[in-house]
Amino acid sequence: MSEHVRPRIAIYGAGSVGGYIGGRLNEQARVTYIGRRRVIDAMRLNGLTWSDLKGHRCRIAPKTLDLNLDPFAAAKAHLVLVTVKSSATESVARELAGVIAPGVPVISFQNGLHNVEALRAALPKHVVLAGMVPFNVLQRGPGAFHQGSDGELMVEAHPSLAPFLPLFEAAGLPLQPRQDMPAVQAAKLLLNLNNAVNALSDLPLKQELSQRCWRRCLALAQREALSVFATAGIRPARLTPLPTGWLPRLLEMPDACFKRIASRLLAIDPLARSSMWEDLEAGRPTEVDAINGEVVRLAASHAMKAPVNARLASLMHDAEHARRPWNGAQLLDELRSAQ
Ligand SMILES: NC(=O)C1=CN([C@@H]2O[C@H](COP(=O)(O)OP(=O)(O)OC[C@H]3O[C@@H](n4cnc5c(N)ncnc54)[C@H](OP(=O)(O)O)[C@@H]3O)[C@@H](O)[C@H]2O)C=CC1
Ligand SMILES: CC(C)(CO)C(=O)C(=O)O
Repeated sequence: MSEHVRPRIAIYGAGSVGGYIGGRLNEQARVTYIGRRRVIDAMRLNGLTWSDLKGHRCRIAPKTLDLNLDPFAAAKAHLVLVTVKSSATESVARELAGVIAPGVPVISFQNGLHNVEALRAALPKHVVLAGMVPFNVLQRGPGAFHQGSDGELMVEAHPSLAPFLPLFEAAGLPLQPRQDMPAVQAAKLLLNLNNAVNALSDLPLKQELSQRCWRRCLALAQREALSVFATAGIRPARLTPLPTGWLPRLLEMPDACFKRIASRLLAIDPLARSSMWEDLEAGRPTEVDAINGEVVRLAASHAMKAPVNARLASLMHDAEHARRPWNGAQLLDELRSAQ
């Protein structure tokens, strides 16, 4: 890759995260989007608009976007970002295997603990790196992607990323190299246990997290996961101002205390919702098996049980077929009775 040519970055799975990151990188790189017809057609018609909590907003005209349905569009990429939901990772890995040039680094910007493993198995000649997206992105309209909370992208440190880190920085989306990605991913999984609670609440994240009943549901799921992690020897990284192990206690506090102490956690766009809510809303299967289901599997592999996370997973599967309204007190009773 010559120094003077903008590198080509392929976004594999143009959706909320891929659309947003791609849009932000537009000035620094030649971005290729590979996605489903409904998303690609929407961008062909409307272009891509990204916006964030700080009030930045940018629209990229359709004619300047490299929009594709075909995996072969990734062939010329110098860097590939995988931004599909976990259930699509294996098929994406197979699609990429026949396409991308040897040595091209691949970053998985996905939630869950095993996407990198699946990509590495199909791409043994590539550097596949774990990434982490700490902030929320919601698709607000066709081709419009909004960052609704704060945080810095993280990635497994690797020399092959050297040419790309300044581009992310210049795009206002710094990519923080980390030596402890398994711990970062475990900490992110704890936060993602809220995805199902948020989806079942059918409320924006800020509203849901402002109400103690919902936070207590999340605290139950996190306590259970923390005890499974402890048995499994997994020590989650600290991603929040407070130590990770204190999160359940913080969540259980009365609303007024929580709002005072955790104001940063509530610095969320009033319309932001979890990615699992977005899936339910669109009638797509959710990622719950890779999130709460992961806690259940890890527990089973250590002869433990994780009934709260198992219950959340099964409620989400029910909701994929038919949504029912929950209030916080009902869900809390339901989860407590599962224990
Ligand atoms: N949204 C958020 O706020 C955040 C999401 N994440 C994580 O990031 C990852 C991506 O999430 P998100 O952006 O919300 O997901 P989206 O569903 O919005 O985007 C993924 C897109 O990829 C498409 N896709 C799936 N398989 C293929 C394929 N083989 N070829 C081309 N396109 C494909 C999907 O289509 P289809 O639906 O038809 O399969 C979908 O349109 C997830 O792991 C999520 O947990 C992390 C942090 C925040
Ligand atoms: C950022 C967060 C925790 C909440 O939006 C998320 O990862 C998701 O929605 O999947």
